[in-house]
Amino acid sequence: MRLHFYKYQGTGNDFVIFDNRENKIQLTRKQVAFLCDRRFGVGADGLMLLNPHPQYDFEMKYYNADGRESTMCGNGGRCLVKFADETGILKSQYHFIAVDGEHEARIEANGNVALKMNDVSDVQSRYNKYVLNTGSPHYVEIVENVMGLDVYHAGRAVRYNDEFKNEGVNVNFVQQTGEPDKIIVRTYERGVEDETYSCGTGVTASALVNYHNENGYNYVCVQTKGGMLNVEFDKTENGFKNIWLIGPATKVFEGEIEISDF
Ligand SMILES: N[C@@H](CCC[C@H](N)C(=O)O)C(=O)O
Repeated sequence: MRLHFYKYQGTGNDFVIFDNRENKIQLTRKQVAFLCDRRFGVGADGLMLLNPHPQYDFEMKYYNADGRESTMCGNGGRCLVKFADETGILKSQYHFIAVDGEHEARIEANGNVALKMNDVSDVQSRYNKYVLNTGSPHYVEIVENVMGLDVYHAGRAVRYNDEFKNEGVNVNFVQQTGEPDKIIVRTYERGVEDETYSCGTGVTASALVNYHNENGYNYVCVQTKGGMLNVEFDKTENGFKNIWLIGPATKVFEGEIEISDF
């Protein structure tokens, strides 16, 4: 089978995208893994199908690079909105459905995509370590020198420990910069099983645990290996609401690829 694909990236978190509005594309786990393979396929951290939906602008179906369908991808969602816009689904405000429920999104005047994330109420905190779900499960640890850290091995040690090994978890290491609204984040991603250049739900989780206004509006600039993201949210008594993940999302290239029936 020969398919037309699109490749997008959001702060270096990269994705293969298929326009599946005609609902004809169904991929096996091996086919997704092949397409995401950086040597034999297109190469990406994940793959998305833009599916039709009767009540929403589209449905987002997300797979990790290992070929498994997974939970929400924040950078993927932003890239899919940019793709929808560039494919002709033109809206001033997007409403789409993903595995974690409905999302609102908009494209800003500078081309950045703002994606509304689900409210978060349950944050488990253990001194400088936190566990929370921002659409995908995240572990967040505050460290002193994030750029000096071996994220692959440190992330793997957490992801495969007894607490997380079955379901898996994404592991974020966060350095506070001294300015309350700026942090640096590096992430080991479940399903990619490596460090990625950026993880949207991980950046969101990291920003939430670094809130600086006890009640009300917070704005956090997050430096990732692949660029800057912003997270805006309101801190409430029990958690966080009005959470927006904002940053660039860009088409890299498009092409055709032959996919075997495996
Ligand atoms: N890169 C993503 C997260 C993708 C899902 C994750 N790997 C998982 O399986 O939990 C993001 O930008 O949020």
